[in-house]
Amino acid sequence: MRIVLFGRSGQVATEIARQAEAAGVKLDVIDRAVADLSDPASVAPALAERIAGAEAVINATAWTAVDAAEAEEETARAVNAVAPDEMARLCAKAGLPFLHVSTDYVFDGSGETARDEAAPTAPLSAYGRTKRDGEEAVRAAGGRHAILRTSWVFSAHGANFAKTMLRLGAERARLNVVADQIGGPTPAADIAAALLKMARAMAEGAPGGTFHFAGAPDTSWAGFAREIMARGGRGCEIGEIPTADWPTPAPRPLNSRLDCAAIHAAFGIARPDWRAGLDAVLTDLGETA
Ligand SMILES: NC(=O)C1=CN([C@@H]2O[C@H](COP(=O)(O)OP(=O)(O)OC[C@H]3O[C@@H](n4cnc5c(N)ncnc54)[C@H](OP(=O)(O)O)[C@@H]3O)[C@@H](O)[C@H]2O)C=CC1
Ligand SMILES: Cc1cn([C@H]2C[C@H](O)[C@@H](COP(=O)(O)OP(=O)(O)O[C@H]3O[C@@H](C)C(=O)[C@@H](O)[C@H]3O)O2)c(=O)[nH]c1=O
Repeated sequence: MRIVLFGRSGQVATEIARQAEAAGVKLDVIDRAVADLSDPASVAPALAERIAGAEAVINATAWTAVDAAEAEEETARAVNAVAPDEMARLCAKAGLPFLHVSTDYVFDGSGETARDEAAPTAPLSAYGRTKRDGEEAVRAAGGRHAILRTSWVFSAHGANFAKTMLRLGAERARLNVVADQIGGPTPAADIAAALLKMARAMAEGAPGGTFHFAGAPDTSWAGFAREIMARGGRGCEIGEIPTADWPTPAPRPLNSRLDCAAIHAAFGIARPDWRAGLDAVLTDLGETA
């Protein structure tokens, strides 16, 4: 099957490209050089050239700089909400399934239980607001769509918490990391596999919707950091601190637990163990896992 993919060098986009051939998928990639999504008007001409013969469109792009979005919310909104709105409308018009990725940061993080897809959104940050707006635009476009909400993505590519920890862990004997934000670290490779499976199923007629997908088991950033240090062979000790001791421009949700039952019921996709994903990333980076 042929899929149009927005995004080339991001974590999820890179993993989709790595897996496409083995999944029997021919990709037609629209990268920043073809369509700079800070100008959402660039979406229509790029998609028009590639939509004939495609069976699904996946959007793996986003403004993901959470703190920087506080000062640049309008540009973040263009990329995270207005451009996906354009994509979703064009897909609806063409009758193509549109798969879009979203985040735990659409929630306010209150409570201590896992949220399901029906839980109300209440983002705390500019990034979260723009991602929430993107979700709502995709639903409002009225076409067949899937919104995959995931969390704490890591891979061997681009910038992510795991790579930051490996770098700092090689330089420092001790690091303080927040221990009161809880969520599921998610390997980008597993998100890519989920999206490709969902795209195929939807191209064959499966219904879409909004789905949660996060790695298991839930942990804190400190717990994740400790596992990164151990598996990555870093002797760095992790001190546990509360969020209040790590001030950032954008507030983060404390409870990012996602209930992932619906995606399992609809597509047979189970939560991956992020510790196995971490070993694979270490191997990818040329480190011993
Ligand atoms: N990272 C995370 O922890 C999480 C991510 N998500 C969601 O998962 C999805 C994928 O994220 P991830 O792979 O980590 O993202 P990355 O930050 O690794 O990559 C972002 C991608 O978006 C592209 N992009 C950003 N701005 C523009 C622009 N103006 N025009 C064109 N392309 C642009 C980038 O292109 P370029 O390489 O040219 O900059 C890159 O391909 C996103 O929807 C994100 O919101 C959800 C939860 C957690
Ligand atoms: C580097 C570092 C971070 N932290 C804290 C800050 C923050 O609360 C937490 C995670 O830090 P980061 O800034 O790397 O993570 P952040 O950019 O907030 O990650 C988020 O990205 C977006 C795109 C998402 O959609 C989310 O799911 C989530 O993955 O760890 C420490 O406590 N100590 C440290 O040494």
